[in-house]
Amino acid sequence: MASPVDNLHPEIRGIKGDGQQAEDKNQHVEKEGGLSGGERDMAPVTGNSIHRSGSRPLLDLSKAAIQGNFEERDPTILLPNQSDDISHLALDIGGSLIKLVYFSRHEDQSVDDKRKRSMRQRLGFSNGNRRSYPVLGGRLHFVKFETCKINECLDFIHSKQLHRGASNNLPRWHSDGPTNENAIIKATGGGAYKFADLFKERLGVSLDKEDEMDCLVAGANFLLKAIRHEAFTHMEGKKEFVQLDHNELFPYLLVNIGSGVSMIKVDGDGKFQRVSGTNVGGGTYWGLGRLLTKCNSFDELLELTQKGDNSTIDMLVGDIYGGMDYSKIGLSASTIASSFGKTISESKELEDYRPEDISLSLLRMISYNIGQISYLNALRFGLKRIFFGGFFIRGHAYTMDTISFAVHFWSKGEAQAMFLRHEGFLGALGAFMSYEKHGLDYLLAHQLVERFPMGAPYTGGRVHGPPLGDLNEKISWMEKFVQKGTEITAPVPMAPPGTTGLGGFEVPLSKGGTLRSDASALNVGVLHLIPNLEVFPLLADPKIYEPNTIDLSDHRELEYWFTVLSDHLPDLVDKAVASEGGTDDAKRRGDAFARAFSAHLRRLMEEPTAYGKLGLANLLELREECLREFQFFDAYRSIKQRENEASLGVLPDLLLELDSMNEEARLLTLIEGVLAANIFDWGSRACVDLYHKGTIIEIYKMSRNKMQRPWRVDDFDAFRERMLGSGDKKPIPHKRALLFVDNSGADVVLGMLPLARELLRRGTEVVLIGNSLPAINDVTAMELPDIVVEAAKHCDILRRAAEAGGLIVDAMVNTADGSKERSSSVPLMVVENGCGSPCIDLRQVSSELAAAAKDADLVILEGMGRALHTNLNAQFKCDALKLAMVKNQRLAEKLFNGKIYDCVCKYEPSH
Ligand SMILES: CC(C)(COP(=O)(O)O)[C@@H](O)C(=O)NCCC(=O)O
Ligand SMILES: [Mn+2]
Repeated sequence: MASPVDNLHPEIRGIKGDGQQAEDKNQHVEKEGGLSGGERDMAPVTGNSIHRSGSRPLLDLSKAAIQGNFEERDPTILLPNQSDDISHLALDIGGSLIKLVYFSRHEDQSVDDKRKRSMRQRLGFSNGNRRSYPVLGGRLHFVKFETCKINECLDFIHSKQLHRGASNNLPRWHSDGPTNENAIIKATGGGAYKFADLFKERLGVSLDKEDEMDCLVAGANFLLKAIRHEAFTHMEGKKEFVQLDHNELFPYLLVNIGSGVSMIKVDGDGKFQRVSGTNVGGGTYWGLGRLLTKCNSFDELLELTQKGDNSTIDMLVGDIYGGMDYSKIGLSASTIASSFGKTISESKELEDYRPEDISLSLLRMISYNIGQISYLNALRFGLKRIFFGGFFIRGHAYTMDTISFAVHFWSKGEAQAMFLRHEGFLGALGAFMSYEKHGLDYLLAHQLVERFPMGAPYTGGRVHGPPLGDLNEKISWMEKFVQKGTEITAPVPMAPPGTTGLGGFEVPLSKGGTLRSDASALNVGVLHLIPNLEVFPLLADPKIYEPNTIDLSDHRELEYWFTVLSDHLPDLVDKAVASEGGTDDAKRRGDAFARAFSAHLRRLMEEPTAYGKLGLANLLELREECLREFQFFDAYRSIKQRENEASLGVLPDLLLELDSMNEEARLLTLIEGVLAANIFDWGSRACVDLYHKGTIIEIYKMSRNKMQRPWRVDDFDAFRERMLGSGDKKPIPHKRALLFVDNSGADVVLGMLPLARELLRRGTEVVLIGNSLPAINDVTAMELPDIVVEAAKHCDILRRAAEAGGLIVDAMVNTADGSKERSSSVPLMVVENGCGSPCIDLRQVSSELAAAAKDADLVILEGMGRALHTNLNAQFKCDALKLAMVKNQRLAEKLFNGKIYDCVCKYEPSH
């Protein structure tokens, strides 16, 4: 059917052009016999192309209007009659688990204030580089239920109203109206057929069945392209995330291990071929295992392996060679020569063998076999990368190690076995992707942020009851556990590292009682889709950029930071509760926050890679996110206000003092001032102890008096030369400087603002970059304009620049043609950075900041979080100055062989 949407540019339509669709037709060829993988894989696949079902919702373009400036290149088009209805629920209903992927609309809470509007005009962008349509901000949730508890799943869908208005054009997020008669939910897996009537009966929705193989591939492609720490290797108990180059992703082999196994050669989006399979898969393990061990569930069987010793069952190379390796062909004594082979030479009965050993032998036999066949197929097509997914794997260390060993051994290290964090959700995600209007396929890694809320029952995808909906439920859940004296362990699994031993075939080293998990749990969080995040354009090479300086894969380092953060917790809770008026409700939330954050810490201590690659920045951000989850939005608000006021009180004297100096002395005093004032950091234990010893101004003065060069890292001379030149040579001032400011109070008022003033005085435009959300006592972009306005009362340079930058809007005079009369001064602007953490990952900054960066030739990063924990080693395309006081003894030792309160002034000119 022709529709107005067909005339739109594909980007605006948010759907693929027809040519693209034709190209995307799936090549779906059954080449080999045998039973295939996936829970529905038992039936052979036909050789025909399979088309996605064509339920394409149309855009309602009536009353469409361009928002804002008509002359912009990519203006925002408002579609007032178009609902925000990204189709928002998809299911994969398998034999044992139901996987749900659903989207929740993220209300845009950002304030469109005067600052933002004037900044957009000044920086020449409306919505950043954000596409007008189709991607909306929101969250992608991953939830699962046991299929035998399908009623819980239906209740959950109903309670969240996820089925309402599916595939119609009604706004669904707040809908209280009746369920749409024609509502359709995309679903894959055998249960999409089996339970279709139940869904119709209970929820009034039809299930639109999507091909399982299509879904697996679409899900895998999306994850591999869009999620940074999705794929990992697992060898000898060690998990390592793999950075994939999107341009070199294809072709790869996708091995889906369900009841049977499918091997799919993936050549692109929607381009794949099922090249092989094996009937020896998860069903075989579970079926044989059940018969041989009398276990009642798959997870029980898997759990047995934890205490198993396969050498009592398997014939090892050493058994044949009298304990020796067969080194000539590269086989160690512990390599399995024949699975279950030892049992033939012993006159024992089944009862004489331990179920634990049987389960482990079986698991290794099947995993090894799959690994080997996979490699042979990869070899057939010259593929180097093999991704394994499917319900059989379940993040289980033995399974992954065994598969990896087989691939590594037979390929002599040429091919790589990789696993996916969301492996259990490939099908559901693929079904979700098959709604053709969400535009998710266009999202890139930097527009996705994964968070791990403490929605306990579904954190990590663990199945134990319906996920918790609201805050109150969450708090009650925590309280319940405390009453019962049960420790809340953040709910995800994993055997401890190093359990499988060399080559995956030794007796497990750890005999830990249980497989610390329901073995089917998955380490997945909630995926926040934030379309207006961008990679910071001044990064020298985003591909090699690594924000974290400290590597937390060193366990001692991890332990240290965990202890620090745990020690901080009581004080933080006090501050948070006080910031909310100290009410009973605040205390209850405070308690719950502490428990939730401790649970996360314990979980990560147990398995540091549980939430993806872990750096210190992630831990510090997790703490802020956890506070927000329990509705503490600005724990240090009053402290920040108090310190701002006190510092603004002494600013005039400082400015007078500075103005009495010559250029050179002034520049040094300014840098000293920034370093000295960076001591006001409520995130540092040592500093907080200091604050009891004097007033803000006393501490500031003491800190300034102690500033003695050379600093621990001291590139001041090089910076001075760039700024002031040497001899008669006067350098060209920087055009625009980006100042990543840190803390409120003295830090920004007495440190960074005077430095900004100096740059302005020299004709450099200044952009102050503050956090989008509060983090400890960091100053936010929202708070900065008021601080600047107050400071400007004492300083003409700041006032004129603030006026020119639109920060003092009322002072600007409207001229006859409606445009603002600008003062001749260079502007001072304020921009938000897109994050709410004491650190910053420059791969994900606000589009506002990315736009401001375009004309910048100087970046100044201030503070431990932004210049030391992250970005100390970051390289920029322009000049960069990193300024910080090291307020932690261990960090000072580790990074600079120094001591607490050392200062860092690292200047790196552009190359
Ligand atoms: C949280 C912080 C990164 C903030 O430092 P800032 O960026 O404000 O200089 C820092 O205070 C920190 O690393 N604190 C934890 C360690 C400690 O208490 O020493
Ligand atoms: Mn800070």
